[in-house]
Amino acid sequence: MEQHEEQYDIAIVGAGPGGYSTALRAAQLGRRVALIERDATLGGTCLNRGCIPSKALITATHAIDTVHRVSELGVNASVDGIDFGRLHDYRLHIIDTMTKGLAGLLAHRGVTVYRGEVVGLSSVSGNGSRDDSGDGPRHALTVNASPAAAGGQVERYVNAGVGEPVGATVSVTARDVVLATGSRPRPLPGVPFHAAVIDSTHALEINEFPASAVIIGSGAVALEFASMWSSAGSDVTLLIRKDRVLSGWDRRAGVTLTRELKRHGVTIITHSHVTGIDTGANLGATVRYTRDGEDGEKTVWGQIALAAIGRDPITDTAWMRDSGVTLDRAGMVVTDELCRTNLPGVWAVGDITEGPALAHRAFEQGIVVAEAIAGLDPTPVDDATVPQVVFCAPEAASVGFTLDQAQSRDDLESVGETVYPMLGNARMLMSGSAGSMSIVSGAYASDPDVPVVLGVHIVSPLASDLIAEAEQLVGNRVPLHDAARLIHPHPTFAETLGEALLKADGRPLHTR
Ligand SMILES: Cc1cc2nc3c(=O)[nH]c(=O)nc-3n(C[C@H](O)[C@H](O)[C@H](O)COP(=O)(O)OP(=O)(O)OC[C@H]3O[C@@H](n4cnc5c(N)ncnc54)[C@H](O)[C@@H]3O)c2cc1C
Ligand SMILES: NC(=O)c1ccc[n+]([C@@H]2O[C@H](COP(=O)([O-])OP(=O)(O)OC[C@H]3O[C@@H](n4cnc5c(N)ncnc54)[C@H](O)[C@@H]3O)[C@@H](O)[C@H]2O)c1
Repeated sequence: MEQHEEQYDIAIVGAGPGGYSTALRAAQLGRRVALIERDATLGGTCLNRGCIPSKALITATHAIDTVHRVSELGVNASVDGIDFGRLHDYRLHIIDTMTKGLAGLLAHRGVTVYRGEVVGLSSVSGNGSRDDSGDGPRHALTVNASPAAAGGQVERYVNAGVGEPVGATVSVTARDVVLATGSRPRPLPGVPFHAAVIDSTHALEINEFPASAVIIGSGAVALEFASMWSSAGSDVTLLIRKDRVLSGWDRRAGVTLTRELKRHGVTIITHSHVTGIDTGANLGATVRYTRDGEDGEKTVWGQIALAAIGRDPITDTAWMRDSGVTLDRAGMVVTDELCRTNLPGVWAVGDITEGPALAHRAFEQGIVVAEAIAGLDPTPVDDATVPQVVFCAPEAASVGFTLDQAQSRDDLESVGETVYPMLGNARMLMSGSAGSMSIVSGAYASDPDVPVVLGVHIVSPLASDLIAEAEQLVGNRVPLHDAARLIHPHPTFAETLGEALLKADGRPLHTR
């Protein structure tokens, strides 16, 4: 029998970055919030099988890179091996600390967490009809015990870590519902994940780094694993469809990173198209592919093959379909700029919405939704100014328009690109890494006399941190002249942006 739970102002499906940020902000604004998650721990893909575990492993392999080059600096050290047991414990410790910290914060804010799986969403009103009037609940979520839950009960957590069984099925009602069900790895067409053909979740959990790997794709997942495994000594082959990695990014960044990954020991097969993968128990993966302009099928073998060709939204469920929420052809929930769906009082955030599938974008969408529900007037997320980072070695980071994008827009004038030679910077020189930086500038037609920074594209160590300053400039449309006036501490990697801004403003200092 279905148990009726308390009524909430807001009920959220999924406790990844989109769902939990909505919950945190809504609770801060005084709303009664229920956050429903089927996994045993909170944090979604990001904390459990995405951003955080991948960066924990990358932290280890960055250390290997550092040891490998210290002899150049007169320091004698060597990598004697990797203790995978300890590395495994380190990754789990980081995940555990972050997920428990999140549970504690949610409890502190007064968010009620349900561990269970949402299997139904229906619209209700006081008299049971579909109605958008009044202050009462407009929606009911049916929550079943998570398939893996001990005791077959939905658990309610008011205090972090202390769950109370509340029935095999419960109904949670709320005036507003936020869908934040996230995404899952996309398999190669006709090649399901099986045996040695793995996805990123599996790749993070394997006991030891593979001796050899074939990675298919040239986005963030492919490049982070290629860089990580190659630093640890794996023989990595990257199969990419275009002439360079990150082909949707600024051209110079993609070309520079392709060159640097090759220098790092990654074999990159460009213009290639996977036609199939042959696997067998313990036999690894033979990846078959063709190359543009070349005859016949070729093969490359790896102990594993990692398919990293994107992710699919988790919206292909009967309950989501039956709810009447509109999906596009790719299965993304269709929303307006404030993340409202076609159903009154139903919102969607994160990877199930069209746009960059990134944790920090989902955080901001969650804040916007919570504030909109609270009757504030939040500024919608501008996808064009969401920074993107790939944590390979060296890192790549980008915000705003590429040159091509800016040149194709009617609302921009005097668009130009400034390229800064990164090795003019002392810290870059000391890092032993090459890199690139380009700034795209131009003026909005509405203010043609004031050039602003429209985009910044970086490949360098610490690019993930440098991009935050660039985002402030691009997102706030800071006039180029004002941006170039501000000083940067010396000697830092951040000076590369300062120098590039001076050059873009027509007065280069340490460069021609
Ligand atoms: C390997 C990897 C590395 C990444 N690294 C980065 C990075 O460095 N930086 C970055 O910004 N992004 C990174 N990402 C992307 C980032 O993880 C996602 O963009 C982010 O997690 C999306 O948040 P979300 O809330 O939309 O969904 P998710 O984090 O996927 O969370 C959705 C949650 O909903 C739950 N759920 C689904 N259906 C139901 C249901 N019916 N009932 C109850 N619960 C349900 C799921 O269990 C899940 O916990 C990475 C992704 C991967 C795979
Ligand atoms: N550092 C980060 O922020 C980070 C790290 C990892 C993942 N993520 C996010 O997770 C999501 C998934 O990452 P991803 O790298 O799998 O996806 P992605 O969309 O970033 O890249 C997919 C890549 O696969 C290629 N591709 C697509 N279909 C293909 C096919 N049939 N054969 C060969 N190549 C094909 C595409 O050209 C693209 O280069 C992305 O949204 C990404 O932004 C972010």
